[in-house]
Amino acid sequence: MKVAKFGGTSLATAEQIRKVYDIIRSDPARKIIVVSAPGKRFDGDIKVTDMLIAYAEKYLTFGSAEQELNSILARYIEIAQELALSDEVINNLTKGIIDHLTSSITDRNAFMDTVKATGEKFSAKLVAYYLQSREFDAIYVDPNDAGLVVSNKFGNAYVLEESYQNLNKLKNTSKVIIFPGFFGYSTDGTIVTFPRGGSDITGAILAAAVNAEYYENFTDVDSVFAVNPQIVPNPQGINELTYREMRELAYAGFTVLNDEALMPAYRANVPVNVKNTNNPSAPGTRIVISRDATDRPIIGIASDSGFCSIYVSKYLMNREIGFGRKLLEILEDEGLSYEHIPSGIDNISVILRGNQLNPEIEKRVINRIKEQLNVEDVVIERNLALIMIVGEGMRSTVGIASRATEALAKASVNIEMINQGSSKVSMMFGIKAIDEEKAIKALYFEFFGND
Ligand SMILES: Nc1ncnc2c1ncn2[C@@H]1O[C@H](COP(=O)(O)OP(=O)(O)O)[C@@H](O)[C@H]1O
Ligand SMILES: N[C@@H](CC(=O)OP(=O)(O)O)C(=O)O
Repeated sequence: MKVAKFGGTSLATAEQIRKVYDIIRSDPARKIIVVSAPGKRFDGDIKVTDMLIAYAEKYLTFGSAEQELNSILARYIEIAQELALSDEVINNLTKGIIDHLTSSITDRNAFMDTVKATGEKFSAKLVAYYLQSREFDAIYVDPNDAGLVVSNKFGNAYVLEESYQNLNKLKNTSKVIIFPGFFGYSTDGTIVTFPRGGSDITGAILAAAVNAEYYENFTDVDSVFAVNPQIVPNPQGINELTYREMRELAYAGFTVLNDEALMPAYRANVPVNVKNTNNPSAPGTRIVISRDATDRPIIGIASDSGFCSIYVSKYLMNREIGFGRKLLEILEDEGLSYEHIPSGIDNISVILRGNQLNPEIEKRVINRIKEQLNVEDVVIERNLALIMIVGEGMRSTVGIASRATEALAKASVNIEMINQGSSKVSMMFGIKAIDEEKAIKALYFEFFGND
């Protein structure tokens, strides 16, 4: 049995959904299909999930958002009409969407998640209706009925262990199951969504639960590329990479797969295959436990911006027992999560996502660090980008760091910090966000330019 997840780009139009149907029909092993909400139809278009978020924000402020609601309905109605679904089916979908989007507001975050989940829920219903209209034996299955139980952290759910046993029962299905991605239900029956891009996580959970022979992740590119194709045109494709490599790259900016989707598949030893809905015969990229890294020490280069660093210096910090803990305790108190902590003898930097720090929190954090830790200096630097070069072969190859730093120097990129991951499959460079594109191009040319 295979679990196949189709991303928003594969469900954006009626034409795309017809391709999805052909792909499902072409392989009887594809028994569980996970779908996202309709995505972008063209460059500059808006994903349905983003339309839903805008709708919810306006509805929560003004009590109605008629125009936004109509635009969302129009996306589904247009697809359904082009797929020649009956008026009865279209009315059903429309009524269901309106009911969800105007449900009572008990809690703002709960309302937001119910609205966001509407995108996936009705995308899955639409696909199931279409398959049924083609006499295909398919059925919509709701995460609530299947037992996909998640934590109650709105917008940031994680799966609860009991889900795996519940979802295992789906493997006995005779029909093809169409399952909405991106959300589950908390133990009290409330809809809670995963982080953005979370339909990938739903697919991985289902693949692990039913012990699938493959988790296929269908998107709009022929493979995972060695670098973001929006930065370097026509980059090299990757045939095979390990879970560890993909997790690092996804975390660091390869948006093609959500980084949290790797762990469930890895734990259940289900290989992942990233494939293209627009070119399904291409082999795609396989994500596996191990690979031969001798001829390719570096597999990919990823980057992400929007980071900031809290630089703290104090003479003899190295001898002060508990300094790091006290510093992190202040961040914990303020509800801040951190990404990296490069440190020296008398100084330490904490790297965080900048959107967590509003001016009020920033001021409080600086004051608390100064007063409670008695330090000489605290400086917050914003607008940083982190670049990650990743590869299983890095451990056993001499000179990777020097090649990378030389390439960055030649491109006149100043390195603010360097961190070699403890896993030794990645090396991180902190630079000014303004240099991100220049740095990525320089590193890509250095490590892949001659291939
Ligand atoms: N290294 C990479 N390899 C492939 N695609 C990448 C990479 N980095 C970023 N992307 C982007 O990820 C996109 C696919 O992800 P996404 O837009 O979420 O698709 P879907 O809607 O199918 O989930 C690609 O179109 C590409 O622009
Ligand atoms: N629709 C959700 C979940 C998702 O995974 O979407 P996609 O498969 O289009 O990245 C989002 O936009 O975050």
